[in-house]
Amino acid sequence: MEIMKVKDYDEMSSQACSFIINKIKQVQSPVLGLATGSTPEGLYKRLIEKYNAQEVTFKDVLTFNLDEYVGLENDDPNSYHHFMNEKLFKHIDIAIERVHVPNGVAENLEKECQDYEKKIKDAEQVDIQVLGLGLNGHIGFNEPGTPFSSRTHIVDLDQSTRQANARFFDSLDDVPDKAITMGIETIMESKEILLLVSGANKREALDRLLNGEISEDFPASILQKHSNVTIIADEEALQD
Ligand SMILES: N[C@@H]1[C@@H](O)[C@H](O)[C@@H](COP(=O)(O)O)O[C@@H]1O
Repeated sequence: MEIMKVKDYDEMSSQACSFIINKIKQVQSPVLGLATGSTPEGLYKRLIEKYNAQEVTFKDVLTFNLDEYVGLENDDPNSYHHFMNEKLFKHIDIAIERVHVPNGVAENLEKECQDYEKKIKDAEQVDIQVLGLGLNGHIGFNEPGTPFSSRTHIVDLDQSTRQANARFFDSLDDVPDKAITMGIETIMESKEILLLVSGANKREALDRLLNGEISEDFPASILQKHSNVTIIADEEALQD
């Protein structure tokens, strides 16, 4: 794992932006795995700036998002569909048929998971997967205890995850208790992983990821086994 220590959230976001833009320029039809949450927002903001400055085009890019809440319509302000449209997609030149976010209101959720896997397989491989880090070590919405062999599936969200994400909702009761997420094996099949970590509240989780044992009790620990991971972490998140 390559660890890049940066000063703060802003520097993390601009380093991540350069990283992604380099990848887009290197690869002919780049496949990006994207994440939601507060962590990658700065990255998306900078990508939009670079697009506006005509330094990058997204017309050949294909994207797959990690996860989506079950039961939220695509236009619900708290759905990850809405998040991605507002924070990135609607501001850049990516064709809507080239972006993929799991459908949390599909009639048949099991089939949606299988179809999502198939779409990723048809794209061959994710070139670079952006990840954030959950306080309990979740990646995507793979909560502690999720088998490392998991593929895209439906999860019951931990109470702690619902609490952590309640800040986006009117109340804790409004936070869905289920989600669709790419599985851990699905994530591990990406050619390259870019993990972004910022803030003192993530320090313990990052320390466990880097120095703890590899265990399904802490899903992000599996990243120790991936051959091409870059972690961009700020000073507050990364202990000396
Ligand atoms: N499902 C998302 C994850 O993809 C995200 O990486 C993580 C951290 O979120 P944040 O970046 O807001 O701290 O939790 C959320 O629940």
